Amino acid sequence: MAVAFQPAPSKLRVEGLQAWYDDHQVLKGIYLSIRIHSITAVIGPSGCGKSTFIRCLNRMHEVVPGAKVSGNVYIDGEDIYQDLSPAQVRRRVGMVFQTPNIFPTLSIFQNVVAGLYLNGVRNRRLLEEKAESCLRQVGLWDEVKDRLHDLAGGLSSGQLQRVCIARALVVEPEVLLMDEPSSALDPITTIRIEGLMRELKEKYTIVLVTHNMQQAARVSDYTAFLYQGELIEYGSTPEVFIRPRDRRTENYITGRGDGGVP
Ligand SMILES: Nc1ncnc2c1ncn2[C@@H]1O[C@H](COP(=O)(O)OP(=O)(O)OP(=O)(O)O)[C@@H](O)[C@H]1O
Repeated sequence: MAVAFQPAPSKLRVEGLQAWYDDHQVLKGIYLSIRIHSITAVIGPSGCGKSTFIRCLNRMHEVVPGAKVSGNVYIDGEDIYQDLSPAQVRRRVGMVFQTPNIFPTLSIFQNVVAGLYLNGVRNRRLLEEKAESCLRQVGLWDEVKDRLHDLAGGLSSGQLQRVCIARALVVEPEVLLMDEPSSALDPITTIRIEGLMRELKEKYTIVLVTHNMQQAARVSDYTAFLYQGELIEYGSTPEVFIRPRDRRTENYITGRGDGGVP
């Protein structure tokens, strides 16, 4: 007997999200549910608003001078703009950027536990346990356990990105936003980071911005296609890649232009 496809429950719910930089409206009313314990890829041509979109999911957009946001984003039913402070949101919704943004003058250990340290945790044993557990989660423990107190700057770019992921995990977020986390990495390291994302989704909910269509198809469960600040299509990744409903999605994923209908 065929089993009907059941989407997972939502972790984040986005309703009527609009965003601006001064007078420039970048997001034009997005409605979307991000499913729990899944990877949602956000794809679309350069400048369509992907980074702005995910930055609205942890209240990073409002940090930019002149930036505005309206609409609602709920995490487990709580409105991140009405019910929670930016600090509470960012603890629950972590972020990893395209370029590993380590603190070069801090050690590997200090980089990983920075989020806890900044929140006042000073218990050395606890910090050491957390660092080990997060470095194990990102598959880096064996590579760095003998040089935890060396400067992080000496690591390879793939290792640095995994340090950044470990640093995001140390505060035990529920959602991980990843903005092109492997675009600066070589193909083998990229595959490794993708494997890591698959492992992490068992525990976290992941939203991944990527320009790489193969990556979106390989790693994500759901795909959202943005075009000029609008959500054009959203569905399970096989659905979006094999049977896109909109010509603009089809044009974009097949590489026939930026998604605009010729
Ligand atoms: N800090 C900023 N100040 C002013 N405008 C901005 C700022 N950041 C982004 N924008 C503008 O907002 C629009 C959307 O940018 P955003 O970075 O969200 O798009 P994107 O889809 O992530 O692009 P890319 O794929 O090139 O990274 C673009 O027109 C961009 O120029």
